[in-house]
Amino acid sequence: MVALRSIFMDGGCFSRFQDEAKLLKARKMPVRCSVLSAQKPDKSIRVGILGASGYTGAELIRFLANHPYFGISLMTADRKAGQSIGSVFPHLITKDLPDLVAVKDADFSSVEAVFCCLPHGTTQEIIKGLPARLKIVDLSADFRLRDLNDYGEWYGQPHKASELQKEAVYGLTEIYRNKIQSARLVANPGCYPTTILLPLIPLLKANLIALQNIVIVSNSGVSGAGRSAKEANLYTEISEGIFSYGITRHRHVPEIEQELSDAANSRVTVSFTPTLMPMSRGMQSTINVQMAPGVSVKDLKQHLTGFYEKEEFVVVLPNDAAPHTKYVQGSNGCHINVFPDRIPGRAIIISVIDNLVKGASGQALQNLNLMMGIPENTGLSCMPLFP
Ligand SMILES: NC(=O)C1=CN([C@@H]2O[C@H](COP(=O)(O)OP(=O)(O)OC[C@H]3O[C@@H](n4cnc5c(N)ncnc54)[C@H](OP(=O)(O)O)[C@@H]3O)[C@@H](O)[C@H]2O)C=CC1
Ligand SMILES: CC(=O)N[C@@H](CCC(=O)OP(=O)(O)O)C(=O)O
Repeated sequence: MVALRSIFMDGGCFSRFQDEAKLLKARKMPVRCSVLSAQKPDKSIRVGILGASGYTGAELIRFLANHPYFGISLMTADRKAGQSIGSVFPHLITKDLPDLVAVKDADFSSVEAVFCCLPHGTTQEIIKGLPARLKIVDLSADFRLRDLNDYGEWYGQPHKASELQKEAVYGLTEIYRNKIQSARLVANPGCYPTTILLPLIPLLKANLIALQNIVIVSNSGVSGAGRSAKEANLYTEISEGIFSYGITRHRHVPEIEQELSDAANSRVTVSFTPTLMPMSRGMQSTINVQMAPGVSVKDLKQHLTGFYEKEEFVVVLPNDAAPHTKYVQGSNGCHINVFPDRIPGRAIIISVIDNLVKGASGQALQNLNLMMGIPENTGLSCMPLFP
């Protein structure tokens, strides 16, 4: 099976390697991998996944399986430490991967970078103990808020790694690409914030919408709560019904307001209501905004279309279709569209992502690609899963 897989990879990936080599040269980026001159993926950049037995960890394993340069040398778990990945995730049983170890037993000597897929609160202490040479993409919320008082207030505990926080770069790739390239520690955005910030940041930067009266209702698939959230995941309690939670106070509010206020260069506040949907994955945000005087829905759409024109993953739909979670499922895509509200002067923006991909592991890989000096779409150009 291993032999068959490598024959497939040799044939399927070679032309992409050549394209990537050209891209690297065109962008004057360092050519990191000997694979560029060879015919086989060499996976010479060794990476670790902390929290590989969770949903975002599993999603990273899926994407890294087809990544020509990144190979997995280390995977950790907590309750499942000591098990093989195939016993935790039977869909990965054929993968030749290291067994899961506890973080305290992990050997970091062979890895250059880690994805940290651990619960917030736990993550900061663990990252503090990692070798300083490691590049880190943290999927948790621990390094996203610059104001540590905000962290204490919204996460209910004092931050324990304030020095590291200063170093962290917020990893919304399309907006902070330049900073991410030279970062050592990237704070990957939350899934809700990703759907909200991608459309709103360009509009606020261009003064096209008002800073207040932004009303957001978001819908999330159940995998957003993680694999550990057993009770919330019970079929009997999730299927055939929907409910909102974190009403008036969800921990993503300070993250959203921090980034929107930066974009507007002034304080922005939002109304945000998340809702749990009876589906495994997918996320949709409906964002109702007040347009600036003299601005039309057409202006908003034109601006967003131009802003994301050259982006592979963020697509402003060219027609009047409502973005659908099914059309980005399993992919790193974000689909956005803009509609007129019946209330004059207001517009409705809808954006969708797969919470586990652009909302977590896909964006994390996009960021690590950049940090390692390779094309940011490497390993991520798969089509959505449909139907
Ligand atoms: N799910 C999503 O859509 C998104 C998640 N995120 C964030 O990414 C992170 C990972 O999420 P997700 O994969 O869904 O979570 P899961 O609950 O599915 O997985 C959590 C992982 O962390 C491990 N773990 C739990 N507690 C500890 C501990 N004390 N020490 C070491 N390891 C521990 C678990 O190991 P074990 O299973 O062995 O107990 C498991 O591998 C979280 O911070 C989450 O908020 C961000 C964006 C979207
Ligand atoms: C459905 C669900 O429970 N979603 C999670 C958010 C998803 C997520 O993982 O956010 P972080 O990256 O900030 O942890 C929640 O509402 O807390």
